[in-house]
Amino acid sequence: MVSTNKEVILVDVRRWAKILHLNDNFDWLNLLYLLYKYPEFRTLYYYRIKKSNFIGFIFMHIIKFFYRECPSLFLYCDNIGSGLFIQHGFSTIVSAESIGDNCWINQQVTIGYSSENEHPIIGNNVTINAGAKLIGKIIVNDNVTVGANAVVVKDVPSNCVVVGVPAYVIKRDGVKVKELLV
Ligand SMILES: CC(=O)SCCNC(=O)CCNC(=O)[C@H](O)C(C)(C)COP(=O)(O)OP(=O)(O)OC[C@H]1O[C@@H](n2cnc3c(N)ncnc32)[C@H](O)[C@@H]1OP(=O)(O)O
Repeated sequence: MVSTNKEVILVDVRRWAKILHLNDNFDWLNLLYLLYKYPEFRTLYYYRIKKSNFIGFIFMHIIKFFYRECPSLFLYCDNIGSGLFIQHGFSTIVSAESIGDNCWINQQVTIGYSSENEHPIIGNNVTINAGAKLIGKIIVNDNVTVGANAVVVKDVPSNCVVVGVPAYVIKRDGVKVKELLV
């Protein structure tokens, strides 16, 4: 758990660097490289900066002019934990109540509401694969993997892999199962 925005950004940079096999001795260089090369990282970085202070807010608008955000990636969530990795962030909208640390989100993912105040809560170390939809007032607990194109409309217990429409559990604690979500 990290507290300041600067620490959160550092965790983001280190996680992205690890996943993308960058040299992890150079945080500053990695930050600049990620900002230059990955629009998904830019969107996340601007999200962090916007939440810091007024100067950060102005700074964000200036650099945003030169280095654009990922055009169809939307982070509408007040509380996103550190170390979020976004792979191919096109057509992805994240409208969760909160997201824990070290999550992973792929392209064409929708995390959204079923009615105005009913948004998902996502735990730590949750991976949401391509095309998955997580809808409504559900809790996706820690260490869950949501399979490509799954539609999740019920709570998911921790340490599970879920797939399908509607989603069901295919692995729990690494063991193959076939269980409905309740
Ligand atoms: C450009 C790019 O490439 S971006 C990256 C795109 N890739 C992704 O998003 C990866 C998505 N990965 C998945 O969906 C994976 O299948 C996972 C993570 C959900 C599951 O992986 P594993 O735990 O290895 O499961 P495994 O392959 O053993 O499959 C277990 C069972 O679930 C089924 N299954 C696996 N994934 C899915 C899925 N997304 N939807 C429906 N069924 C699925 C399998 O057919 C298998 O069924 P069976 O037991 O009847 O044979």
